[in-house]
Amino acid sequence: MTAPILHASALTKHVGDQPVLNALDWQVRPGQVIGLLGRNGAGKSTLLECLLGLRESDGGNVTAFGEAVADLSSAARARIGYVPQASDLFEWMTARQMLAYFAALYPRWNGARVTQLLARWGFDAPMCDKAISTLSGGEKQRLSIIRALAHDPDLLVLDEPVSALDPVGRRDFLRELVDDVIERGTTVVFSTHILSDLERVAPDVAFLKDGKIALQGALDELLENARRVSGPSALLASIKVDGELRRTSTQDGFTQVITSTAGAGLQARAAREPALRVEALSLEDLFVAVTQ
Ligand SMILES: Nc1ncnc2c1ncn2[C@@H]1O[C@H](COP(=O)(O)OP(=O)(O)OP(=O)(O)O)[C@@H](O)[C@H]1O
Repeated sequence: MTAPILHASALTKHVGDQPVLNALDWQVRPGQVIGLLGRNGAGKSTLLECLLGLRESDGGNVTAFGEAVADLSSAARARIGYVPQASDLFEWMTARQMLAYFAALYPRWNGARVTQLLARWGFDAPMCDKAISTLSGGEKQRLSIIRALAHDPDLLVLDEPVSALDPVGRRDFLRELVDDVIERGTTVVFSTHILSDLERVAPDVAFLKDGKIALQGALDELLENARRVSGPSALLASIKVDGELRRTSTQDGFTQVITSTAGAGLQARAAREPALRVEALSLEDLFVAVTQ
C-alpha cells in the first residue's frame, strides 16, 4: 500500500481547557479526495491546521509527505496548497502584487493557470490592481483559492472553501475542483457544511466527532449500506444490529437504530417481520446520526 500523504497518530489538542482533538488517528493517501464533516466547533479547522503544522499539537505525531509537520522542509511546503477559513491574504497589497510575491517564492508556479483562473473568476485588470482590503468576502475567497492552486500543489487542503461564494462562484469552483484539480490526481481534503457539494466531488467522507474520526469511508458505500431500522422496542431489543451508530427509543415503546452497515441478515429479517422497517439514509441523515 502506498505511504500516506498525511498521517496523524494519537493527535491531541486542547484549546484552553477544552479538549478538541482526542488521540485522533487519521491517514490520507495519495489521490484521495476527502470531505471532512463535523458540527460547528467539532474541531475541523483545528485538525486541518494541526495536520499542516500551522498549529502546535499537545501530543501525538503528524507527518506530511513522510516529514514531521513541526519541521516541514520548504520542498514539502511547496507541495501543499491551503485555503484557510479566514482570509490570510496580504490585505495591503493588490491581487497582482500578492500573486507576484508568491510566484517568486514557489519553485513551481503555473502562471498560465493563474492568468486563466483570474480571467474566469472575474479578476479583470482594475480588480487585480485594487487593494485586497477593498475586495468583497467572496472575491477574497476566490483569490485565496487561486493562490492555493497556483503552484500546482500535490496536496490541497481547503477549510470551508465556498462559504463566501455565491451559487455561480460555487459552481465555478466545484467545476475547477472536479475537472482539473482532482483530474490531475491531486490529494484533496476539504471541510464543508454544504452536503450537496460534497456529494458532487468527494468520493470519501470522514466525520469528526468528540475529537476523533468517528466514521470514514467511500461516500457511495456508506450511503449504500447505512440504514434506519425502526420498530417496536421489544422486537429491536432482540435483534443484533451490526455497525450500530445511534439508538433512540420513545416512551411509547418505539425504537430507531441507525447503522452504517446493514447486512443481508437484517434485510431478510425485515422481510419476515412486518413491524420492522429498514430504510435507506441520505447523507444529511447520516451526518445527524454520526455527529449528534
Ligand atoms: N483561538 C481560539 N480561541 C478559543 N477557542 C478556540 C479558538 N480556536 C478554536 N477554538 C475552539 O475550539 C473548538 C474547535 O474549533 P474549530 O474552529 O476547530 O471548529 P470547526 O469544526 O472548524 O467549527 P466550524 O464548523 O464552526 O468552522 C471550538 O469549540 C472553538 O470555540
